[in-house]
Amino acid sequence: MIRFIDVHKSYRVEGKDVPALEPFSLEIADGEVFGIIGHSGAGKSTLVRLINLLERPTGGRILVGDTDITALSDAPLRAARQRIGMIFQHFNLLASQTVVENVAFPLRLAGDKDTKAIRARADELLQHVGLSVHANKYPSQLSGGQKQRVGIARALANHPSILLCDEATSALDPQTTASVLDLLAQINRELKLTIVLITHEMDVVRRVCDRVAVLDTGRIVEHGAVADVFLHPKHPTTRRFVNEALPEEAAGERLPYEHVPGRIMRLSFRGEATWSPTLGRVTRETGVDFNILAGRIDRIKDLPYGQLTLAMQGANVDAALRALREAGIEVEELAR
Ligand SMILES: Nc1ncnc2c1ncn2[C@@H]1O[C@H](COP(=O)(O)OP(=O)(O)OP(=O)(O)O)[C@@H](O)[C@H]1O
Repeated sequence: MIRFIDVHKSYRVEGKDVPALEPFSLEIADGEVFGIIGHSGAGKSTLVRLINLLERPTGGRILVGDTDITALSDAPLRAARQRIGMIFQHFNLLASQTVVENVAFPLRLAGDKDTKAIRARADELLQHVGLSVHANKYPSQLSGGQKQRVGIARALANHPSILLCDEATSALDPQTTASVLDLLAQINRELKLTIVLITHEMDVVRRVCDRVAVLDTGRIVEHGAVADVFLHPKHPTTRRFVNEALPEEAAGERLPYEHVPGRIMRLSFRGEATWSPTLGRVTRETGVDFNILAGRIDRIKDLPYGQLTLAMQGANVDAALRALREAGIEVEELAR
């Protein structure tokens, strides 16, 4: 568990304290993938850098497991940091060292002198991220996705329990982003480590995160399970992020409904409900007519979900809505 307790952070700029993070408390559970989403300057990097004390909080306490890392002296802090890996947007690899030397670097830094054991561990890590054949290349000879895989292998070298990802896919094309996110999800599953991931894209959150916090100018404006935040965003900033992740035609709210007859409803299906023909059954039984205005079926991490925007007409719309809710479908009225 990572716990932020009444933490806040200001930077000293030209003799003045400028707040970067307003006081907040937050818990990140062991083994979860936790997303932090926000626009540029919202405070995302500051927040994750507090976890390994690359930045010190101005106030409050940060517990990693049972240890208050803000109270540690240098030597135990160095040891605690070895259990926290980090990957970066621009990979931060050593250009003059080969791939395998880059991966071995943190092992040497940790004081390991057994060169054979170091090489064996680095080879094992490279195999894990699918880069064994590139072991003796230099970073400049790799693609962006391959460089990030080296970054991931290096971050895992000392068997961390936490992996911090600072915009790890922002410099990558969509296909490479998907493969790096798949690798992170696999690592999370297999090694059971906690991943804290910063991004400015809701789609990244949707694909890999279990929970998410939305940051807006230094404040956490919303946080919760990704399915809840994604399907029912409350804060305007969250809504904007969600809408950016949806294709134009599926972001129902943006369509003009003034001239569409009927009540405009948005139905959200999760899990098994996504595959059952409940809407057909309920409308048949209640005699309600509907017209589909927008819709999508997709996944939030491993959870299938569907969203439909409908215009519903007939005498029994309220009864139909009740029956839909009873069948586990979430129903929101967008316009009447
Ligand atoms: N070392 C620093 N000194 C002074 N101000 C800083 C420092 N680092 C960050 N800031 C300021 O703190 C605020 C939050 O910055 P931070 O880098 O955490 O945001 P971010 O959400 O990660 O942004 P980006 O997505 O652009 O990286 C910004 O206003 C930034 O200018």
